[in-house]
Amino acid sequence: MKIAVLGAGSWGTALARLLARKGLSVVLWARRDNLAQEIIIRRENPVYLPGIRLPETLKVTAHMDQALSGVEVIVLVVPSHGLRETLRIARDMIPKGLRAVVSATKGIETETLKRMSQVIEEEVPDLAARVGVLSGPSFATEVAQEVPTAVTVAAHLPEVAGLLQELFHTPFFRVYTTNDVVGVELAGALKNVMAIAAGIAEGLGFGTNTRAALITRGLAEISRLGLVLGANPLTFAGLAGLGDLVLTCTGTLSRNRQVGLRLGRGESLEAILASMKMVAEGVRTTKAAYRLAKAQAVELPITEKVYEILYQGKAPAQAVRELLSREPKPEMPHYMETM
Ligand SMILES: NC(=O)C1=CN([C@@H]2O[C@H](COP(=O)(O)OP(=O)(O)OC[C@H]3O[C@@H](n4cnc5c(N)ncnc54)[C@H](O)[C@@H]3O)[C@@H](O)[C@H]2O)C=CC1
Ligand SMILES: O=C(CO)COP(=O)(O)O
Repeated sequence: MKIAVLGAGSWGTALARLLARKGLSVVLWARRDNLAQEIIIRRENPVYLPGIRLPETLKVTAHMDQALSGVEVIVLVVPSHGLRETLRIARDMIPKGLRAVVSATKGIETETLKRMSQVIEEEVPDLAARVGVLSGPSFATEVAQEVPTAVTVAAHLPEVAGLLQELFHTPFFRVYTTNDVVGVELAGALKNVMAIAAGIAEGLGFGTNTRAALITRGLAEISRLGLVLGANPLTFAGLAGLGDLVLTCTGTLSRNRQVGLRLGRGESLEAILASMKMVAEGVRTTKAAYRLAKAQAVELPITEKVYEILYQGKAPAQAVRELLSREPKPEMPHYMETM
C-alpha cells in the first residue's frame, strides 16, 4: 500500500518513519523544497526531528503530484492554519481509489471554528465517508524513538477506523478505535489551551497542586464544551482526552506548555513566537475555543483567562487572581450528577 504523509514537521516525519519502518511505501511531502532536499541528503529532518535516522525507503518530495501519485491513504499533518490551503493544492491530484484520509493535526480553524475533519469534508466532499482522525498522547520525538505509546483513531465508519488501526499499529505504537470523531478532535485541540495554562502556572512558580487543579478543571471545561458540540463525554476520559491533557500539561517536550512557561516568567507572546521554529497550536486554538464558548454560551473560565493573557495583554498573575476569586461552586454541574 502506498501512503502520502503531507507535512514534514516533527509529527509528519515521525509518522512517516513509523509507516516506512513497517515496510509500507511512504512519501513524505514537505512544503519547502529545500527542506525536502535536506531530508533526502541527510536521511534526517534536521529542522523538526533532529537526531532521528530515517529509513532509506522513505521518499521525500516537495511536489504534490509526486506525493499523491497512486496513493491509497493520505495522512494530513500540516499545522491547522495550513490545512485548507494544503487540501486546495492537493485535491485535484487525489487518486480516485483513495481508501482513507486521516488527520493527525490538532487544532480548530480560527476563522470558521471548524474541526479539521470538517475542513477536509468541505474542501474534498468526495472523501467525507473516508475521513479518520488520529490523536492521543504522542510526542513526535518519543514515537520516533519507539517509546511505547497508545493513541486512538476516530472514524464514522468502522471499516475506515479498522483500516487505519491496522495501518499504524506496531508493537510499540498501540492504536485504539472509536467512532467519536467530534470528541477526539475537540479533545486533541483543547488540551493545548490547558497546556499553556499549566505552563503559565509553572512559570509563575506555583506547584504540583496547581497543575493537578488545572488538569482536572481543564478537563471539566473541555468536557463541557465537547458535550454541547455533540461529543461523547466518555471520550474525554480516554487517550485523546485525559491522556493527551496529562502528557502536554506535564511533559517537558510540549511546545504549548513551553509557551505558557515563558509567558509566566514574563516574556511577551511576540518574543516567544518569534523564537520558535515549531508550531504551538494552543495559541490559535485559544482564540477558537473562546469564540466557540461565546457562541454556545458555555462557561470556560481557564480558557477565558488564557485568552486574556494571549490576546488582551493581561498579566498572568492578575489572571490567576481573577480565576481564584470566582464565586465558589459545586464540583459537578447538576446535569452530570444523574449520569
Ligand atoms: N509534534 C508533536 O509531537 C505532535 C504534533 N501534533 C500535531 O501535528 C500538527 C503538525 O505539527 P508538527 O509536526 O509538530 O509541526 P512542526 O512545528 O514540527 O512543523 C510544522 C511543519 O508545518 C509546515 N508548515 C507551516 N505552515 C504551513 C502551512 N501554512 N501549510 C503547510 N505546511 C506548513 C512547516 O514547514 C513544518 O514542516 C499540529 O497540529 C500538531 O498539534 C500532534 C501530535 C504530536
Ligand atoms: O500533541 C502533542 C502530543 O500529543 C504535542 O504537544 P505540543 O504541540 O504541545 O508539543
